Amino acid sequence: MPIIEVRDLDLHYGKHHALKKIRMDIEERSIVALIGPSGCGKSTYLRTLNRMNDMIAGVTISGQVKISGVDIYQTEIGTELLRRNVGMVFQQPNPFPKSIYDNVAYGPRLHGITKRSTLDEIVETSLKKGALWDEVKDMLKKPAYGLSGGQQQRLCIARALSINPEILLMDEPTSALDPISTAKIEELLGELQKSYTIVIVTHNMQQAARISQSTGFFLNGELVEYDRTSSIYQNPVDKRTEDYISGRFG
Ligand SMILES: Nc1ncnc2c1ncn2[C@@H]1O[C@H](COP(=O)(O)OP(=O)(O)OP(=O)(O)O)[C@@H](O)[C@H]1O
Repeated sequence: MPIIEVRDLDLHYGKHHALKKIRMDIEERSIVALIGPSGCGKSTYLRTLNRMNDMIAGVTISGQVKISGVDIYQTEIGTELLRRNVGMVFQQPNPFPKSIYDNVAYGPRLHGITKRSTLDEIVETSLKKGALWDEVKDMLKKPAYGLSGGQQQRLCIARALSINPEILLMDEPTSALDPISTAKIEELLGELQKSYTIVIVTHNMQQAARISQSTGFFLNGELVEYDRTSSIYQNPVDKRTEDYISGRFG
């Protein structure tokens, strides 16, 4: 069974029809890339997977989003519980104005963990998963703002993983980073995929081709084509996909 099943998903911002009848199955422990020109609905779609659009005034959503078989828009499963299972990383690294340690310990503390040794362990494991431990292990009490942009982004990944989600949503996580930091994060994603399901919005088609197993091409709120990444790039079925990946627009 896919870990995420989306059916007939429609989203309006007021009168603006931003997502149109989206259908997508996402397999567990895979990386799915979402590509398409600016404004086509990629970020909006990503945010429907953890109900982040609910906070925006005037949004209406219909259809189904099931995570591990549970319709997240129909059940009593609170958004807090949902966000515990679905972590998110944004375009701009956004650490809290706290120490490196406290950034990672924040979520676990929120969920009631207070024991120092347990927190220490979670912080270390999460920073290791974020491929940052070796660089920061001797400066855990230093402010997160002192880290480079690429390190801050890996800290945000570690922070997202600290509460043990199954799914990680990433909205253009490397677009604000230099090529070396980007390469580090891409390498990290390959490692994380062994334990997590990752859905990533990217403007960089080479990146999508390098890191993902499946790719969804969005255009004007429609999921035009969704397939194995190799098929999307080598054998697109829809003319619009072909035009986009060959650089004819966007
Ligand atoms: N909070 C909002 N209120 C109203 N309209 C919105 C809001 N957020 C996005 N939109 C509109 O919905 C459409 C889809 O936007 P979205 O940000 O999902 O696209 P995107 O593909 O992620 O774009 P980009 O690649 O530029 O980030 C756009 O027309 C956008 O203007």
